[in-house]
Amino acid sequence: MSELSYARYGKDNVRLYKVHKDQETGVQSVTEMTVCSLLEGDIDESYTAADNSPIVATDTQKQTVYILAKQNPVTPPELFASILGNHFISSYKHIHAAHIKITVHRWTRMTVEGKPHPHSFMRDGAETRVVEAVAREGEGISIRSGINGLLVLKSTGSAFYGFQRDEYTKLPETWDRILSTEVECGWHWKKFASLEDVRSVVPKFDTAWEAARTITLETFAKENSPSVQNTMYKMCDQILAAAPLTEAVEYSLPNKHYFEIDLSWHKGLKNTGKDAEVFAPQSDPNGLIQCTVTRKGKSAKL
Ligand SMILES: O=c1[nH]c(=O)c2[nH]c(=O)[nH]c2[nH]1
Repeated sequence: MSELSYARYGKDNVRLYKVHKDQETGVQSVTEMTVCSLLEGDIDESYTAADNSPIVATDTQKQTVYILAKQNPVTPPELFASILGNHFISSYKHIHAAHIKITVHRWTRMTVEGKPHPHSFMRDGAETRVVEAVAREGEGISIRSGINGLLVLKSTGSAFYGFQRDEYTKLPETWDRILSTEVECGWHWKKFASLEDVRSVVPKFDTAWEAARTITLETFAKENSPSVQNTMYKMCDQILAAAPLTEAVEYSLPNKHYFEIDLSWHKGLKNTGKDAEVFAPQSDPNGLIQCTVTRKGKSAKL
């Protein structure tokens, strides 16, 4: 009657904190992350025939995350995700692919009395660094890195005009608007042949993340944006140039609207056009603009 066409399973929301204590200086560094581990393989009987023998318990996957975090560096997250994925496919003959997702939360070192504090940190925003690695037997390791939840706003320096107008169009053209979005950005690395291949480029992961973040923020701030579409394309183009081992860059940007409020009904108060100062931030609906940009001549099969 029916057959299992796809299955994977594992542990989600494994929360992990690791501290590094520099014995000489007394300076401590911390990393906090949330890990999701999902395994694929010859596991069909566990679903179809109540045979639990192929199951690497989700609890075992969680314990493995803790043990490998103790035995290995957890940064950059691209390396730790690859170490985990490689462990699962090489430790269990019947597990053929491991999907590891890591979300790194911000703990930014505090500055106290003008100096970096040796062991105190603050959460300076909901932005996260994300990594999704897939280790597949015989096929190497694919990695997508990214930034999520980076909330930005500019109060001018953004326009939107020249778009299609027809009998459904109400939106006026504007040469000066507020632009705000919550950045979701990702970059796909060339396929890595092995864990050793990943290890050989380790410094490039932080460099690419820093470049993507700087390019996103500086392009957003400096550019006189003609549209979200064009601004995000320019960001992708620069990230591809800054990170030569990446093959594709993608953005997903909600357009978080701020509406003018006409207050002229109250004693003729001027609050529209060049007089607009008080706005109504909208939570929904929002525009949602997405794109993937690859190097010229390379197909976008991802
Ligand atoms: O940058 C924009 N792109 C759009 O596609 C769009 N549509 C819209 O109503 N406002 C905007 N802004």
